[in-house]
Amino acid sequence: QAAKPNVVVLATGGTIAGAGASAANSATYAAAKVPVDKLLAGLPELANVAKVSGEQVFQIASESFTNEHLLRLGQRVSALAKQADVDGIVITHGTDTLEETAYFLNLTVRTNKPIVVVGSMRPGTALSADGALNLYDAVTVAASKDAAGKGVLVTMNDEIQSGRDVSKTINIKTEAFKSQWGPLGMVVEGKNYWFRAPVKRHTMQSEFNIDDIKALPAVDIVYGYSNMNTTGIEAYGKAGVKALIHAGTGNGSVAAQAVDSLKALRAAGVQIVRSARVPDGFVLRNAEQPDDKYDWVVAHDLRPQKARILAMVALTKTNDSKELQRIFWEY
Ligand SMILES: NC(=O)CC[C@H](N)C(=O)O
Repeated sequence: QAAKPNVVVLATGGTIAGAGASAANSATYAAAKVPVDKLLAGLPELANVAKVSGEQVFQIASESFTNEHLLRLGQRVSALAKQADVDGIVITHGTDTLEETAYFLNLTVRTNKPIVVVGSMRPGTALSADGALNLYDAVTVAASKDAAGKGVLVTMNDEIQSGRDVSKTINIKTEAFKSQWGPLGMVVEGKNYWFRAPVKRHTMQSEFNIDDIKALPAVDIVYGYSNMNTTGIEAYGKAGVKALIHAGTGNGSVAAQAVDSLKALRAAGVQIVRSARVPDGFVLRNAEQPDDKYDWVVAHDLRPQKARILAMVALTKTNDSKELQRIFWEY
């Protein structure tokens, strides 16, 4: 029998490492409690799929992830991916910002080896806990040759999703992670079934490399709504942001009073990225606002929180708005 592939599980916390007071607590519990060794010991079925080792990188709820956490995690994933004795990497993560970390790794880790980010909606102590199967699925995908070169993946609820496209869409229920473009495939009983592949640049075809990124620039998000005031935009400008993501209404529309504030920020050198607060669809250049005239960038189909990740990564290489727009089309 051939030796099983080597998979490293990097644990960062979240509900998948959560514990509640009783089995009825599916929503009230403490996240980031169970250490990775205990998580792995509780799942002896993993040995059928791979030779698994665990490493506790952080033990936090994912809403508290900072840029420093992203950089440290990315550097560790990159170092492991270079090791000949590592075939795939799994990252256990809280679900709240899982999509941001997955996209960050997708943009910056130069490898074809499978990288899978996974979480759970219920703690392991709850009835119908989903973490064990999600983790088993993640290790299955990370151990598979057929998962190579597909970018960073997310396994939740039996589906294999692209880390670029996927978002958390509901805060209760296990079918929380969706993409408007659909999952790439499914993982069932330790086997992958693929139906599509990503077309955007990622990992091995990326022009970005975590090994060269020492810090990420300040990029923040302002939310559009009726009767919007411009206090937030101006405060971010004063705080010295390098780019501001506008989470606009509808097709990325911008309130008249906010247009003036954003134009003033752009004139002061801040990059303006026009995205939309609606969950699906995409923002068209020069529709709703004259992006060419204002020298703004549009976020394509990226949600504001993903546009922030790409803007930070892109700004480590260029501050040219045309280049930024090219990057937003390509990644
Ligand atoms: N389901 C979860 O993982 C949410 C728990 C926590 N808020 C986190 O993101 O880490």
